Amino acid sequence: MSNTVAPDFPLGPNTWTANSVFYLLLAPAILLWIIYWKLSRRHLVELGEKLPGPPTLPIIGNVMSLLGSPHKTFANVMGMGKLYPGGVVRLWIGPKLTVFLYDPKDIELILSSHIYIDKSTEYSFFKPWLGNGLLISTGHKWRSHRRIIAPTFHLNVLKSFIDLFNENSRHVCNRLKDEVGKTFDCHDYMSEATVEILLETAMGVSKKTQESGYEYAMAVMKMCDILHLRIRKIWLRPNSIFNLTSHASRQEKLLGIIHGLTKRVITSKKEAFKNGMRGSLAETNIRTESSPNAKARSDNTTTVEGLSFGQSSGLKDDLDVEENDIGEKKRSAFLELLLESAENGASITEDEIREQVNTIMFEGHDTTAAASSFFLTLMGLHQNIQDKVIQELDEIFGDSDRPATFQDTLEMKYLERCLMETLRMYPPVPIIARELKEDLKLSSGNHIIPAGATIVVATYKLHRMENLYPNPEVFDPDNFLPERQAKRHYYAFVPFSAGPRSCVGRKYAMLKLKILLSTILRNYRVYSNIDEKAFKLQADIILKREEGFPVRVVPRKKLSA
Ligand code: HEM
Repeated sequence: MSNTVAPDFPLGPNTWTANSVFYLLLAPAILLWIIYWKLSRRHLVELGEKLPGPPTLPIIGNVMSLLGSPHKTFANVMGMGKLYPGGVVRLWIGPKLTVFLYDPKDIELILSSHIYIDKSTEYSFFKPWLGNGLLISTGHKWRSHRRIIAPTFHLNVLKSFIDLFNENSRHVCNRLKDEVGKTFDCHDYMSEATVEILLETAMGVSKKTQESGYEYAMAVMKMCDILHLRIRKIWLRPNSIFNLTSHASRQEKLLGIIHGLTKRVITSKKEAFKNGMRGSLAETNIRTESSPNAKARSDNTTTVEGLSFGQSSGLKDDLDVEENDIGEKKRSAFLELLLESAENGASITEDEIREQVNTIMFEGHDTTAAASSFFLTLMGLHQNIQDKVIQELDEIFGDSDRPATFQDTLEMKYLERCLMETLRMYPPVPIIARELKEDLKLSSGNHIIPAGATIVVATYKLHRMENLYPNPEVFDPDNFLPERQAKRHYYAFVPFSAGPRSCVGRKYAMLKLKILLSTILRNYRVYSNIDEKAFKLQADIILKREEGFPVRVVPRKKLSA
């Protein structure tokens, strides 16, 4: 008896012929595809090769510059500005042409344009988290949603948040009592506070919707680590590969925490809506209208020296609509307006509301947590500068522990300069990336950036250009004296971006930061003994210090309850 098992199907000569034909056709098909790919990229490659940049390796281009720790990558990429002082550096990330710009004339071209407003493909990694929210959407959807959302951050709405800003800032000061005499990471406190403030103001729910903002803030930080990893390690970019890694399951878990919070927020606000409740559901006993300064002085002024809430007053965007332009119209806060709009049949669906809530929760907290942590650390390092901030606060408030009013924030001129200088040296969003749909001739020279390239506005590098800021590596709040500002290009300082896609939360951030930071410095003196020159910066989406933000605080006076 034979042991041979008959194959399920015959391996006859016809099968070999079919395989051979397949391989025979595959080879020319691949060759044709390569020729087509090369021809379609000829314009991109020709113009790309004319741009200044480091030597490339075959196929991978300059990918090696992105490898290593997040700190090393950031130092590598930003360090190239020293080798190419002309304000333009080209990197090939594999086949992808990426051009870093840091001349204010070129940055004006990009940021002021209504054409170059599409985000680069890297922003698509945010999609499972932020969907098509304002940060990444484009075209008609972005335009129509921006029109709905920008007015919810109008100054009139922000002024109604002042009591909650004060209440939450006092809450932070009370919690800091436990840290007196210890060295601790102030970023933990700033993250939690900024989440809770957002919940109570823009979202209009009580912070009790969440046990603490900390868990959400930590989940966001870990999500940013994953997104940053996908940007640096290009083999993790395709979803088909990423989904096979353990990072994908970690991402799933983190999104559970992040989306869990936003779902609870929307449910709670909708419930309140059904019961006819409007305005923030958060409780506060603070009523700043009764403060002596509030009524006595006009609060029409919105510009402090040469600055208008975080940008040169020469720059205007859709947040700069003056009250007179729109009459006395009542404005609603962010989530309230979105729910009202959906009820009234405006073009925003439930899913879109969720995407926007996720976007504002992310953009609104991590950025301000980083800004306030850098600010406190810098105050701790520059005691003489902190002295001046404290002196200004004492002149405004005297011995009183009354809450800050809007008018008080306008008088915090030196504190504002320190905040601007913090945002100059450590912009929380250190780069902005756009995808070019058509060729762009730069203003700074004869270079043409081809369509298909990714443009990176290198804010961090721009803010440290010697021709714009003398001694750019030194923390000097006088860089924002009106006379110095007047001499600089408007686009030499763009921590909040600028133009049609500027940050919608710019004024919100500035007002909140002034109240939060002034309340802390009215109550505590901050100390830090880390070496500023040895700061290890990492840009995992939002700029941070690799080792956190260790500080010590000493009470200045009896704390208000
Ligand atoms: C210090 C604090 C902040 C900084 C430095 C900052 C910076 C920026 C920058 C640079 C952009 C442009 C990003 C890009 O084009 O890729 C941006 C966009 C945005 N920011 Fe902020 N931001 C801050 C606070 C906030 C706050 C508090 C909110 C909301 C409450 C917010 C909401 C947004 C949104 C929704 C966008 C997208 C706008 C659009 O594309 O139309 N940001 N921010």
